[in-house]
Amino acid sequence: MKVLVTGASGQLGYDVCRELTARGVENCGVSSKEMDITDPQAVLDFVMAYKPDMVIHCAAYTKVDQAEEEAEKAFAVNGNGTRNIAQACQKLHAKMLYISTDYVFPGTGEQFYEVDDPKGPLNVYGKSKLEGELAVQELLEQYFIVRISWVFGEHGNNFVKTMLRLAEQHQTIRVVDDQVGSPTYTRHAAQAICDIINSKNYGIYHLTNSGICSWAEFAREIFHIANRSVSVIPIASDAYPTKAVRPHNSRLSKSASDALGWTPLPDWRTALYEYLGEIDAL
Ligand SMILES: NC(=O)C1=CN([C@@H]2O[C@H](COP(=O)(O)OP(=O)(O)OC[C@H]3O[C@@H](n4cnc5c(N)ncnc54)[C@H](O)[C@@H]3O)[C@@H](O)[C@H]2O)C=CC1
Repeated sequence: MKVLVTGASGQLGYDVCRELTARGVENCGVSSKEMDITDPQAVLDFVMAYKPDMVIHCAAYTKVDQAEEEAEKAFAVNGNGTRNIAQACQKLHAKMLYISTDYVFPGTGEQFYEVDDPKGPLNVYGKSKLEGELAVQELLEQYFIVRISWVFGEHGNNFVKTMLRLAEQHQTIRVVDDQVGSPTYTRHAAQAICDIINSKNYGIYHLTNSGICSWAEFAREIFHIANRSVSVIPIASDAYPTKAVRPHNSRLSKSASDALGWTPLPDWRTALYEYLGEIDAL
């Protein structure tokens, strides 16, 4: 199999390329400089020249707060950009795996969201990612949509790195305690994605590390494992206003992948420990 990976210099894309290479799968990781996904002709030219059997689409506009002020850009990349990739896949009869997000859900209640539950994104980023999902579903039959959440990887900024940076200057840190979800370590997600692409069970899946926490619990665990003496003060989202509203409930049900016997990812604490070792923060 020949695989094209978009967003290859981002957190997830980097690890997907690394994992494919480790498994001996021919792959090409492409950055925005080599192929701007908002340019349909550039996408078509690149995809037709490389002729992948599968495109793993990790590229995205990921600045959740900034998206509120740059909606056009967010939709151009996450909506139209994804449509451009799907169109090229359609033309080439290639399969596609699109990475999406827990933010397509409204996050009300305390239930675990099933893959087909009604959507209702609260912010521009979530709306633009949902537009990408709809384009993939409209244009292709052989696709995977894989929703991940609360991502941390070596190549890019994330909550873990932010907490470690804040810990250098503060002894107490206020962290939101009323948003609940599952952290996702890109190395673990990349391993699962490289398994999924060999499956013929096309469709929508949720992929995160196992277990649930709030951001405050996540922060506490970071400081505990990394042995930083910082107190976490839990606060409500209302006390920490952001430009983009975020869902309170990001619990993603894994029943679709469990039903196929796919191995769940390790607990998020195990993933965090591994990651902190990887970035020399232990
Ligand atoms: N970071 C997070 O917490 C979450 C991320 N996701 C999704 O996971 C996927 C991977 O996210 P990360 O690796 O964290 O993102 P990232 O921000 O680290 O990387 C995104 C990549 O997309 C590329 N990109 C942006 N605009 C582009 C364009 N016009 N043309 C080509 N490439 C372009 C960037 O250069 C970058 O390499 C994305 O689809 C994101 O929406 C889902 C849930 C949470």
